[in-house]
Amino acid sequence: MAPGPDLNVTVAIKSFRNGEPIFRDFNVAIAAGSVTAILGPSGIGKSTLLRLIAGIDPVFEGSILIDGTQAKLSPPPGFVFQDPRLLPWLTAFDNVQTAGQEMSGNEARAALARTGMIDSADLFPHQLSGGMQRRVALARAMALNSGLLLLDEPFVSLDRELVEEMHDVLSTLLDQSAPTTLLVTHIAEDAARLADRVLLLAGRPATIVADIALPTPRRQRTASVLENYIALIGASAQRS
Ligand SMILES: Nc1ncnc2c1ncn2[C@@H]1O[C@H](COP(=O)(O)OP(=O)(O)OP(=O)(O)O)[C@@H](O)[C@H]1O
Repeated sequence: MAPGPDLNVTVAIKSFRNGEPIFRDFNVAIAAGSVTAILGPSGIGKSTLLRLIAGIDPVFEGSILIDGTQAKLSPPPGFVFQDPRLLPWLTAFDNVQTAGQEMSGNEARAALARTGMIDSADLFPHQLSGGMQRRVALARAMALNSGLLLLDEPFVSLDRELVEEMHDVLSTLLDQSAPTTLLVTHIAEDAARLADRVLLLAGRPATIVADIALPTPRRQRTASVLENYIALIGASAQRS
């Protein structure tokens, strides 16, 4: 995956079916190559924000700029959804390769190798465990190589051991390739392990009520650093 672009998000207004706006005058700048966790209560608009950035939902007033270029003119971001969304009739390899129109077999294989899934390239989704399916979904997102990675609760419904395994896989990928990453999660520990910035959303319309820097490099986060980060995020969430 190419090193990430910077991202400028301006949502003048976003609402659904003339309802109360989910976002109004919402602005955020995301640094190139950074990992930003987005936390906030259920229904606040976290997934909506990712969908606006990805262009999956184009119905809003505002602009999404990727390295200064309108998102719709930029390569599509890698997107990992809450469920792996693999096509059941395709192998792991084909699920990755068909994600990009011009993706070569070598690129697809390299992406599978980086998430530890190369030995399962010829298996179909029903032959893969939940954790393996997530790894293929991550490989597919990384293989798109746009430098922008959007992760919407990518660890939901995985047991703790698998979540830790995914944290390790993702940490390595983030350190190797430095994609600009937005990670939507409701778990402070995911943010403490992976992110270097945490945005807490609250209210309707949603606003950023806390913008927290997590400066220690991922690989140097000891148990006590993680504990402090989790406490910091928790305290900010309680104040908001
Ligand atoms: N397609 C849609 N049509 C109508 N309302 C929607 C649609 N998608 C989302 N909403 C509403 O927009 C609000 C924000 O939803 P969103 O899924 O972005 O929240 P979230 O913060 O990601 O929640 P969760 O943590 O539960 O996934 C919610 O009130 C939701 O009901």
